[in-house]
Amino acid sequence: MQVIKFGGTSVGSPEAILQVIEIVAEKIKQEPVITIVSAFGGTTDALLQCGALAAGGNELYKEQVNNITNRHLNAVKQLIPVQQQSSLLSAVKKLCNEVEDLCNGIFLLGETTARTKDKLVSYGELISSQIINAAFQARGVKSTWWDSRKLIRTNSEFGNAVVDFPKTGEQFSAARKELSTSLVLMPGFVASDAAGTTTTLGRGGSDYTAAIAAAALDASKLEIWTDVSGMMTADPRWVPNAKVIPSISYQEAMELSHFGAKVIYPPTIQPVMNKHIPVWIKNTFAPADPGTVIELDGFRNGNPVRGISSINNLALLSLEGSGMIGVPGFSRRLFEALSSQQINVILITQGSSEHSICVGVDVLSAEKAKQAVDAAFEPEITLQKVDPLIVEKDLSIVALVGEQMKSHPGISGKMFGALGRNGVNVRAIAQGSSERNISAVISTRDVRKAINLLHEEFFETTNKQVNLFITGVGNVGSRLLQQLAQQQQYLLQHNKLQLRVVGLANSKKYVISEEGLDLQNWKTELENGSDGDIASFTDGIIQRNLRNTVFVDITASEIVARIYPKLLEKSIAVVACNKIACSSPYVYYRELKDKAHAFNTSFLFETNVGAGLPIIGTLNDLLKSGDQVHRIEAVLSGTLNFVFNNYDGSRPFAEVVRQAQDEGYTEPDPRLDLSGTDVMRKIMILAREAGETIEMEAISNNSFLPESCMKGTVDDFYREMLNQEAHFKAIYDEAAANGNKLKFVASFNNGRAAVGLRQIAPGHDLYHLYGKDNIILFYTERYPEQPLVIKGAGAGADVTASGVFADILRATLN
Ligand SMILES: NC(=O)C1=CN([C@@H]2O[C@H](COP(=O)(O)OP(=O)(O)OC[C@H]3O[C@@H](n4cnc5c(N)ncnc54)[C@H](O)[C@@H]3O)[C@@H](O)[C@H]2O)C=CC1
Ligand SMILES: N[C@@H](CC=O)C(=O)O
Repeated sequence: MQVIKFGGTSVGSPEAILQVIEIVAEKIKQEPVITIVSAFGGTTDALLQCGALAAGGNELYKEQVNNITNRHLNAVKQLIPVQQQSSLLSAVKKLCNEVEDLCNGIFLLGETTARTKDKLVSYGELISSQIINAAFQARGVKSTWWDSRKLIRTNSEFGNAVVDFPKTGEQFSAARKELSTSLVLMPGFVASDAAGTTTTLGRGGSDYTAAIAAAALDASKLEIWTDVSGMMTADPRWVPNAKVIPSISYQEAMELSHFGAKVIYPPTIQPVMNKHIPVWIKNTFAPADPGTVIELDGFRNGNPVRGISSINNLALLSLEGSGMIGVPGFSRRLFEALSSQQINVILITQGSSEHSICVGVDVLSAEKAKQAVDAAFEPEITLQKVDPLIVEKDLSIVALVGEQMKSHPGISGKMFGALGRNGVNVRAIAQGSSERNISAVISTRDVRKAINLLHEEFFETTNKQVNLFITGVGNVGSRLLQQLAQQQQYLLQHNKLQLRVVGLANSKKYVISEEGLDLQNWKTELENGSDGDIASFTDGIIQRNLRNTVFVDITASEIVARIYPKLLEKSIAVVACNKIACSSPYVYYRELKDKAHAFNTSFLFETNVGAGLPIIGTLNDLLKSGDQVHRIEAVLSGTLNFVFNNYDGSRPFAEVVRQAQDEGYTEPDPRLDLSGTDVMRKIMILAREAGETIEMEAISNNSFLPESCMKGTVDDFYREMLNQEAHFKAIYDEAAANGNKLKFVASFNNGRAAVGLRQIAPGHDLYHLYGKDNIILFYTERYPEQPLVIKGAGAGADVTASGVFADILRATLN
């Protein structure tokens, strides 16, 4: 014999009921079936509303009763052939009249009791089960209707009655002896006390009815048919990647269902667990889906975490005080105060210092709890031995559940690491010695982010979602978007990385789409975006509070560079090819690095020096492995190298500079390159990375650019360079006459940095440096004579974009 239960949505319409009939008809070919049904979806609430309206003296209850009656009569008309309808129609009408009589009584009294409410709501299941029973019979399936009130005995705690299992067992055995059909229909949720008065088993109680029946009849299995395809690794409304759990233990299912996985009513597990009866969760609307089996020892798939769950609307109550240390009885008094007000404690934590006890309760009970606890500890509060109860709201619990977690060290480390890296502050932690559940109390605004993060962390088959906010879509920025678009699919397939551009901004507009922007169409999306500056964009980023967020600065803007601390403080990684932040006064550079460290996130700027060349990373690797930098010699300007490689006096110097700008090597303002400022910034950043507290003013610059070129606008700059052609030609001719090449060289030696134009003779390490290439020579403790050399294209949109891309990937691996 097997027991099958169908919930409210599974019997929510005549079409759904036909599906139920089809499923059960197949089952009874194998073995007898006890079918338990809920009320038609929404009926229990509608009945309660009738009672509430009537008790409040509102005659609208009559209309509501009418609606309920019509819904059920219509179901009869659709499910039963006309010639067989009349007796069922009158039976249903009679039950609906009883509902109306009951409501009339409530209306006259102007009040309702728990007992009356139980009677009222019981009609939902009583009527639905009789209609479905008749629908089977109308299709030639012989069936018996069992009245659950005559089988399940409870005490008289109306609304949430406690089952008398021995008596219930006896009543089921007696009914079984008389059973002559292979199908039984039973209403879920309802029962009766010793006096025969109707009771109910609590909301969701139809699951419980089914479990009680399965246990009483020693069923081979229990199936709970609902509108989802099983218990899932996380709530699919929050986590689109959530997966059905094929097999789970009773204990794990209880933990998960307690924590909001509403697929099964928690008390359901106990009776079947005691008898080792497997429970299947199946989907009425997708019967072929395998579903979840809950059994003694859930199948082990190697993942110690079975699911992730959450509880919202939590308040944290903290009782603190020096008077509590070492004094027995404080916790007893705290819990007595809470229980005297029927306040359910959801979570408890106490540090070994015994200086505070912290409990989590439903937020609706928080004020009541405060009054009760403050009253209970009034003497100690007056003597300042204990503080008045601290109540914090807007909190939630996220929990990892898994039977196998106990034999796996490192799970909580992984859990809290993932939360910490994403700026999710953990307010309290609870883990029982069973290690089946690790709970963290966090702010409710972080719940969605936290559940998704944990899901990515523990269900490795899912992809890691990375959310990019990019500001600056010029030369380099637009190339980065192209590279991202090209690579998205590859990263998803090969690295399980779902890299999405969620926000884009230029200096006037921004667009944010949580679903990710269409990278083939980003220009239009940005044009149609909102008006706003970097401040609005940043607010939008922080407010979205998405997991694995990376902010990418591809501007040359000081205002943007000033925004980083605000983002880092939210554990949002910052990737910058904008050099302004790192070449600002040292304190700001330091602040950013420290903030990134303190908030467990990344601040990466590899492209600040040498564009896509791995210069800063290599320097850091040298230092981390214990090497020391003695000297750096480098050509760090792609623009200047290009200009001096291409200028020979045959065409104006200004024209060659223009070409460098057109080819995308210069800064947005090319005067920064020509004046040597860009190179000063770069050598300073390297010196700082090497541990030097150095400022721009300390760097000497042997500039070749006449001061007159730096006056006025960029157009004036180009004009003045034409005027100064003879100056540039003279510099070139002198070097050529010596057989040398011109290179703008940066050096760092003994704590001093300098930049300037030098003639480089053939045979020198810097001589063979073509196009827009950069070269860098690190002389270190381990590379004292033959330097470590990095050489290659040091400017250009493509190489810079790819350096930014690499930093983004590094930030996601943090
Ligand atoms: N071109 C290269 O080879 C390299 C460039 N870089 C750096 O890359 C950055 C960008 O360079 P390009 O793309 O060539 O410049 P660009 O001028 O082509 O693009 C910069 C973009 O930033 C936008 N922008 C300016 N202020 C803004 C603000 N407040 N908010 C939002 N957007 C703003 C501008 O509208 C423009 O679209 C610069 O900081 C540069 O130093 C770094 C390494 C190499
Ligand atoms: N303008 C810069 C670009 C890279 O930082 C250069 O020319 O090197």
